[in-house]
Amino acid sequence: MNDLILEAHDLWEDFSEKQVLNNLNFKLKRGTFLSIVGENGVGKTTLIKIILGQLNPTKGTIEFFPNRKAVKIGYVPQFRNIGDEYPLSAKNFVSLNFNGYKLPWLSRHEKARLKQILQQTNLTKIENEPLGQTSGGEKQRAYLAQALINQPDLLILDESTASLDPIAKENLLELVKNLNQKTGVTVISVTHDIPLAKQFSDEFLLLKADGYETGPINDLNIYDYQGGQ
Ligand SMILES: Nc1ncnc2c1ncn2[C@@H]1O[C@H](COP(=O)(O)OP(=O)(O)OP(=O)(O)O)[C@@H](O)[C@H]1O
Repeated sequence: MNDLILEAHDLWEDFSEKQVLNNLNFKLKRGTFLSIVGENGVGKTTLIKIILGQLNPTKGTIEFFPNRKAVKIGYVPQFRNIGDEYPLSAKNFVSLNFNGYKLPWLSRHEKARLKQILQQTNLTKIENEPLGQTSGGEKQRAYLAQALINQPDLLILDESTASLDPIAKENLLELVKNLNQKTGVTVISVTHDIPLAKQFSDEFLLLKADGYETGPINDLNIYDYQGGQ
């Protein structure tokens, strides 16, 4: 049985002013926690957009196993502060990712899943509080719970811990790592935080202006990486 979830074949992305991805090849096994690292502007978000199907590569393909339709993807964006006045409760915010907003008309199955994911992301205590009144770490956990509610096969974190304080950053990644180990969800995390990538990932993909490196996280040489924190 093929235990890959995706494979990039000879990927190139040329924008008019700039070549960003340059013959990129890598394989991602199911259940792996992969960190994508590299300096500003090397093409990390571009690669994520290609994986999400929002952008076509200039050349090459991303192959999904068994096929693209069968791989459910959850996406956690970079921290975007939700204003103090945001009225939706944490619970209702998380449930938005069920086919549209329909609380209190969730099915029994959906209610059970909502309860489970709120527990797994430590949100149960604040589930009825307006999200606007919660801390940055809690808001980001709510985005994580929203991305996980439909039980994706692949979870993508796009600089999701940027702007959180060091403790909230570590807590969020620890939570993701626990879910990765417990449920087998494959994780791709785009980050500039090399110490945290080293602490929680299995593998790395380092994008560079003139190519890339990939391998087990212990082989990531911090001196190869010039990015900021
Ligand atoms: N649609 C586009 N058209 C033209 N250039 C683009 C487009 N999208 C991205 N770029 C350029 O491609 C380069 C790579 O962008 P990308 O956002 O993928 O980098 P990144 O590695 O995610 O950077 P950062 O760490 O700053 O988030 C940048 O120079 C960006 O300006």
